Amino acid sequence: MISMDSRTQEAVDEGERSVIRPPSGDALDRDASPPVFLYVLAFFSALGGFLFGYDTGVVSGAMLLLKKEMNLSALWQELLVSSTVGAAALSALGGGYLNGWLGRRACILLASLVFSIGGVIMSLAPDKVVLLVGRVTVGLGIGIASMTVPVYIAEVSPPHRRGQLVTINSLFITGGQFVASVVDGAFSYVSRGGWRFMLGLSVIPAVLQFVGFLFLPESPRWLLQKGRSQQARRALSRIRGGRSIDEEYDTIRTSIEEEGKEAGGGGHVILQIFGHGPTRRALVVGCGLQMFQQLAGINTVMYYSATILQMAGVQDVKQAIWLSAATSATNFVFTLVGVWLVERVGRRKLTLGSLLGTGLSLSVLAVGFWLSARYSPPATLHPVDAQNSTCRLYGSCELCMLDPDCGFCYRENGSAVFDSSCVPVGQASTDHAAWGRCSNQTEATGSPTWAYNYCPTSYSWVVLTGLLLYLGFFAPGMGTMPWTVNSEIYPLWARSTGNACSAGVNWTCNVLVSLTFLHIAQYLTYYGAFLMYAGLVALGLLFVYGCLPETQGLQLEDVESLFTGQLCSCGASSSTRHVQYSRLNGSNPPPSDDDDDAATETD
Ligand SMILES: O[C@H]1[C@H](O)[C@@H](O)[C@H](O)[C@@H](O)[C@H]1O
Repeated sequence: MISMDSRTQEAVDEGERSVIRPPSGDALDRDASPPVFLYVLAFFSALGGFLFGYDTGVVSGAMLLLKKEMNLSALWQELLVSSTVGAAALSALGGGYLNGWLGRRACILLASLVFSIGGVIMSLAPDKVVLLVGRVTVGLGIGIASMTVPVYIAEVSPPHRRGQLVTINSLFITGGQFVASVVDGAFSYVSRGGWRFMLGLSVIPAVLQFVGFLFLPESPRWLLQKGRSQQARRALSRIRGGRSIDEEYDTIRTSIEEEGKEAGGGGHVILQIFGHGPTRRALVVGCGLQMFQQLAGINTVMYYSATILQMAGVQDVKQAIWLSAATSATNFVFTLVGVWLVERVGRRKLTLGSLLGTGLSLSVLAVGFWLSARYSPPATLHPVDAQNSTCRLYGSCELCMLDPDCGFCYRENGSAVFDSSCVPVGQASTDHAAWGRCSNQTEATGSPTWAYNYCPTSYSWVVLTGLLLYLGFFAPGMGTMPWTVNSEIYPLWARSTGNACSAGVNWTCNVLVSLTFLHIAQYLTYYGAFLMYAGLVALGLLFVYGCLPETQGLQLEDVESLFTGQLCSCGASSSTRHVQYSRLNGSNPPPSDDDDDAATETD
């Protein structure tokens, strides 16, 4: 495999059409630490990721209070949770157009403005309809931020730090989810109006980002694409802290001019992407990664962590909320591992390792749930049910738990369960039964325990181990790399649209997985559902093994060359196929699917 240093060597093959692009001054300058300003830029941009994590995470705790205060039906609860994710899916798609038209900086400013407005609406909402408007508004902000921020950071970063800096955005996403769970825990004690603080606090980082971005520059690459070369030069020089930028500037400008000719097919960008082999293949890889991220079930694992913890014996609701903050903290800490690893092992190995571990942990989770179901305590009492509900028909806790209308009421002596029955859940709250021994829950010793959505089991340690392993493996690779890789695989002319599509796929699959989990669990049981996710992860592993090339260390303008070969041929050649590829200004052939031979591949 060729080293980066030999990239100055000129290709001697046919027609001299291909040359190895000389590295920019910056690329050569690998050991020089990037100017502090770059970190300031990454920080203010990644606040968008923080808001993404905060606003998607905070709602579960807020809902516990809201459903009591506003007397919300199950439909309204579902609407308030999924409307944000649905709006994010739509605005991520629309964000592609805005990004190309207005630029990255304007889109980030717009997203933070929308976040602030949404936060204010939610915290002041007099009723559920206004609350819904607020949730949709923040969803619109999340969609735009989720696709713009990684692109912006990638475009301002030097190649050898790009992976790390973009991955910081993912760190902020999981950081936002963690802070949200702590805020949820803290305000869960404020039973009246606590949700206003939970939902409204997001205004602070949103305003901070808005003000910060008023003083930060636009992406030089976008400026150059729009022909604003003077502004681009000034922005790049500011971002590079006054270091010499001539070489880097010329490299970017030349590539953009070339790209402009390449993409010149006319028509909508998405049609151009479909018509241009390398970019089409990049889009398949980008969307595939985002799809498999969600199909690996991260959001069900996060969402059901409270249930999993209850199975592990944590029966107090407040304690369960705090322990799910520990789950988010684990997700956050392991994302930090991803930030540390990305420039050390590269994107491809990190993603492959992560998927392998995620699949195994899902299998551990499935085994844990299977053992719990297999040895699920039987219902020994069958009280007379005036309402004639289906609950009394279930012979074990497992069957009882899978019916959302029923819960398990039991007494315990050590780990032995006795005097157990399956009874209907309360109408107003799932915290107690509709009638009978468990309808009036007290902490008094000897009073029966009410288990809704979980079963007492002595195999909870297997499930807990699976949960920790899952987060440990998922967070550094699959949690981060889909966003990072998408920010770097498209040529500039297709970058906004490519990221919009792949972010749209992410959000759509997010909605799909969250909405279907309970139904799947009902049909396949919990262990069947987790086994299914493990199967999907196995497919993801094959996809990544075959299709994801290594983008580490390459100039953004060189990444396109990795997609000139057949789609999904990465595994067949070297795992880190480095293709150095560039065309001499003005001498490149028209783009086609067959322009592989214009690439100079070196192993
Ligand atoms: O990368 C993020 C991260 O892994 C989050 O924890 C998850 O909730 C999001 O859906 C995902 O896109």
